[in-house]
Amino acid sequence: MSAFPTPAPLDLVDVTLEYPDGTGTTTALDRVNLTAHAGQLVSLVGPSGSGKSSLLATAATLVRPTSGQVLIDGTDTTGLKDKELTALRRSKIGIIFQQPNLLPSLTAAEQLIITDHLRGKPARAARDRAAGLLDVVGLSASARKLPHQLSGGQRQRVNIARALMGSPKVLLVDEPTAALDHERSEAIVRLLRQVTTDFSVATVMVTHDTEFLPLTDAVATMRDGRLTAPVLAGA
Ligand SMILES: Nc1ncnc2c1ncn2[C@@H]1O[C@H](COP(=O)(O)OP(=O)(O)OP(=O)(O)O)[C@@H](O)[C@H]1O
Repeated sequence: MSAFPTPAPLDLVDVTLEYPDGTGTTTALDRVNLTAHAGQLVSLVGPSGSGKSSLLATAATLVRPTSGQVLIDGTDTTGLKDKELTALRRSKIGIIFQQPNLLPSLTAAEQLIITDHLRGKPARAARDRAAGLLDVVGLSASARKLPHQLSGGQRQRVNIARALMGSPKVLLVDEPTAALDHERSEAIVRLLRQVTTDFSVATVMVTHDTEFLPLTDAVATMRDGRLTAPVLAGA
């Protein structure tokens, strides 16, 4: 019996993704199976072009697979309309890209508050939640700073806090440390480790930083669109 509660926040079942490619197709994902449980941080590694970004985009429901199923918190997304997918994504999935993509004219706190505004949540609750999350990522003192007044690591922390605003079940993270030095990279992976546990999210993180893999629970490797079963980190 599994020690994890069901349903898993993220479950990819036999997912295949083909892109049209001139006369034929490129198979970016080839019958991929991946389950990520609440509180679990799974890292995804593999050479360039092996399908890591395709996997994240499919898990994020931004791209529909050619075949197979993407289940988010037990909901099979296969038959959902675009509007339903958008609603599901807003309520269940947090996405963290390599570059924080913060809005230049908004303070750190406002970057978070605006996402709740888009969800139609009350402003007061949004302000409180934003303050709490900025505290979690160690940025309380920088709540009023604009993106250009923050360091790269601090901007990535705002990005992480923003992704948590909607209380997601799933966090999808694409190379969060690509633009950071060693020390800041380690701090960001440790923070992702902490929020994955504390907020009980299922996190999948694409990374090239093999030295930080032991901080994660499991490592899955992509090769030519195929995914190996996740193995315990450090095993
Ligand atoms: N929009 C697209 N149209 C056509 N082919 C694509 C598209 N996106 C990705 N591919 C192809 O799908 C395969 C997987 O690409 P993907 O970007 O997922 O790999 P990756 O492992 O994320 O690479 P990297 O580490 O370089 O970011 C590659 O062969 C790529 O050329």
